Amino acid sequence: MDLLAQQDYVIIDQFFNSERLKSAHHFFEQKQEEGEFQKSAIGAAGTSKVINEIRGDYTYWLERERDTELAAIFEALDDVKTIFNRLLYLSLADYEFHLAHYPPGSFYKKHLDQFEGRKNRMISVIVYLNKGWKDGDGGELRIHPEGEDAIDITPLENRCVMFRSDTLFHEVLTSNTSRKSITGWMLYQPAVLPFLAL
Ligand SMILES: O=C(O)CCC(=O)C(=O)O
Ligand SMILES: [Fe+2]
Repeated sequence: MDLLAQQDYVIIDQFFNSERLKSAHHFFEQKQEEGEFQKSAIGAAGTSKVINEIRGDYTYWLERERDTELAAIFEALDDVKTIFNRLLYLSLADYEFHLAHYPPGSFYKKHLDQFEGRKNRMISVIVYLNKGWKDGDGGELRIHPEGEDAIDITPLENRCVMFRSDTLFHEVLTSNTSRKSITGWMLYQPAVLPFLAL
């Protein structure tokens, strides 16, 4: 929390315990097999062609009541929210998370996670699910801390990255392999309906 307050981002390895990690992998694979992922959208209205030039990931929005297999993960996210509220006095009300899959060749251009018309995202939280990630696989998260050189973060399995949604510009470099994560946002105000979330 101190680091996040000082530098706008923090990296935490070995984030989930083994039970949570296992259920995350299992659930991810299951939803992929069921074809439940959808092409991502972006904040501004645009044609799908425009969207493809900005981001190429596929997402599955999580819902606590429906996705009961992830109960332990929702509990961990509750803890994250509580800790933020206690230590950083953030008054977070809720969170919204999705599974994200970047097929080989996809990326997400430089952006902020907070944008006009959608100002309630406070903290971005990503946990990567990439087993055996190696040099050359690409797909780094490149963050651009203000006034500093960019930093490339490798999307290693069970690595969590948290950063301020309103100030930290970031991008996903082209992934040469299939890249998986659980990605979401701690919210200042309750989430809109998942199908409206961008
Ligand atoms: O997967 C990542 O490393 C970042 C994803 C991202 O920036 C987003 O979904 O807004
Ligand atoms: Fe982002």
